[in-house]
Amino acid sequence: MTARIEIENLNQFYGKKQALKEINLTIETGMFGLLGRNGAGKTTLMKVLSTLLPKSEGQITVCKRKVEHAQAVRNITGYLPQEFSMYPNMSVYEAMDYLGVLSGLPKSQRKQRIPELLERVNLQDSRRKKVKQLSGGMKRRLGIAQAILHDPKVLIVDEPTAGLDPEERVRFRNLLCEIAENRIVILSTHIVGDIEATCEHIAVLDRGEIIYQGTVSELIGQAEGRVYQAEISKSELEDLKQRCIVTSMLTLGNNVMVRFLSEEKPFASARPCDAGVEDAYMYLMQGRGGETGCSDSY
Ligand SMILES: Nc1ncnc2c1ncn2[C@@H]1O[C@H](COP(=O)(O)OP(=O)(O)OP(=O)(O)O)[C@@H](O)[C@H]1O
Repeated sequence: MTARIEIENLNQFYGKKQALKEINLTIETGMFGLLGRNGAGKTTLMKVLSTLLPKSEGQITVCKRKVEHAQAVRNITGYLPQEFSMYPNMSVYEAMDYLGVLSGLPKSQRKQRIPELLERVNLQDSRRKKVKQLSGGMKRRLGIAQAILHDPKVLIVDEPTAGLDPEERVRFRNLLCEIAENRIVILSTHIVGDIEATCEHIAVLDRGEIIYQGTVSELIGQAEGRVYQAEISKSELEDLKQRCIVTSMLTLGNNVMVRFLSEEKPFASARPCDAGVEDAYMYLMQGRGGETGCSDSY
């Protein structure tokens, strides 16, 4: 059966500050990416969906359960928060077992499920290690194992790859994709590359509003025909930055290889190139103010 989250007209306030504005979103089985810069409202949305924050206005159902029925939603939802830490002095197995006790899993189920999960997140050989001895990536994987201990239909992960090295990052993303085969996995991130590698469906949040929802390929389609590449001098670069959005650059001696967005070919040596998700994200964000960032290599 397909899992489904439906969000209608969600408005969320912290006192007078409105953190989410008229959010309408449907999320189905598989990986769903929630992209947005810092302060966009991602964590707020994740917390409302996982019932850690009561919603201010609107309707939300998680697999047909209303979020007002917090316990019913928690029974089918796993959450890995941005700042995840757990029992540093316990061993990996003890920590999982303790969490299992807290979530009411009977001993026989814990004995069966915990080794299976540790194997799944590739921590079976570290089950006797203390949690504080694990690397950042191992801790995140343990975080996933605890979040899916009760076999939830929905897994919500907030900024999971921050601070991971490239290898751990890829391993972690692959793990999320496997988990998403038969449930909803919502991946909230400001890292465009995390979304590109894993999610077909995404939403982009900015200042509390959804400014895009659809597939990654449709988003890329919006920037198609507007991406160019050229080798230019450093002084020409300053001029180009005034006129166009530079999405990446690579220094080549005195020159710079730049990739940038332009509605039309700006000069003869500029070569058109295929749009990528980072170009498309920058195209979407242009004119919205604030710092969207730019990668420094291809
Ligand atoms: N407890 C709070 N009280 C008041 N304002 C808050 C609170 N928590 C968040 N905000 C504000 O709500 C907005 C959305 O914050 P949120 O943490 O949801 O964004 P985010 O996209 O998750 O960003 P980040 O990646 O930096 O966590 C921001 O303007 C933030 O300052």
